Amino acid sequence: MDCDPPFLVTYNTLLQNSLGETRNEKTSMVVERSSCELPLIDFARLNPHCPEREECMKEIVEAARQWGFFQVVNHGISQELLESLQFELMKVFHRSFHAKTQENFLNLPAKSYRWGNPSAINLRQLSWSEAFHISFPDISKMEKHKSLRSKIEAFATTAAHLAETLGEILAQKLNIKSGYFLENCSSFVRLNRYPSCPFSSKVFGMIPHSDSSFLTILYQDQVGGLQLLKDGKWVDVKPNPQAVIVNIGDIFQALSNGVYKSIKHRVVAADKVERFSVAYFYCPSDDAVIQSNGIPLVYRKFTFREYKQQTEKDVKETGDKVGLSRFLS
Ligand SMILES: O=C(O)CCC(=O)C(=O)O
Ligand SMILES: [Fe+2]
Repeated sequence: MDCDPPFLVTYNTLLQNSLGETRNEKTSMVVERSSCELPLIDFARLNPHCPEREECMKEIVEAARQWGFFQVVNHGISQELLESLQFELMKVFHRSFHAKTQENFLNLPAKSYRWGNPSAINLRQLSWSEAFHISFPDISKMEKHKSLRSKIEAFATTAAHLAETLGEILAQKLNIKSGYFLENCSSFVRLNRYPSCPFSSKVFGMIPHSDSSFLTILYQDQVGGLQLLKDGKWVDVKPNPQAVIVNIGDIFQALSNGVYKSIKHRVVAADKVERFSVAYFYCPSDDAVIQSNGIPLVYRKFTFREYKQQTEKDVKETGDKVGLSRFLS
């Protein structure tokens, strides 16, 4: 399709090399497909009049400690909005690759559109996907694309509210002062498309990673492919059309002195169908100071700017972001 990024051409050498290796059965990726039931949190129980409110808050904290991943229903993002957002995503991603790479496409900064992994030195580092990264303030710049803009805006606004509520509940248990996130946050949305991939047994849709956020709110379509690392095994996160997925990011792991878990996850590529997802990253602002008050202290104090600079450097030099282990105290 002329909307697809030029994966085949750009990664021709990597792909050719690996075809040779497949015959020796060295590099074929064995994808385990066991699935797990993530904790399911019903946000309706957080209503101030609900007798189960305290219990629900406990479940959120336990899910963040033990899983780092959970699903939320009654999250306030309507089914209708999720469906129309998916429709808008299809329309925009199905524009030609050439159009998507143009300066000012959607009136967004040029670096908003990204695909693959320019520094991949082997297939394991290559993500067979494309994405738009849109900062919260940039959403309003898309004024000529009313329909797409209004759907992204509605999703991001409700996801922000959800993230703030979850942030406050999780922070309370750590004695982080109320309002910490409001003072220190800067967020963005990522629209993801995973084109069908003829090398799905060798290439990831998105390579294994943890998110650098406080927390992330994700909506995936019904195709499936998201997996998380649970007790050393990759397990499928089965799509649930009613739910959004919440995962703890690296920065909340650091703030919580390792109590809440930022779990590695990845997307397995599909060979026949395309897949879409939308993520809202609840992130610190660049100057936010990340410091836990836990004893003994697991991570040293750092700013989010330092964290981003270090991970960008590591990705460039090694293909892997390394992450929090660089910030041990
Ligand atoms: O598409 C998905 O299911 C996961 C996306 C993701 O992990 C990310 O955008 O960081
Ligand atoms: Fe992620």
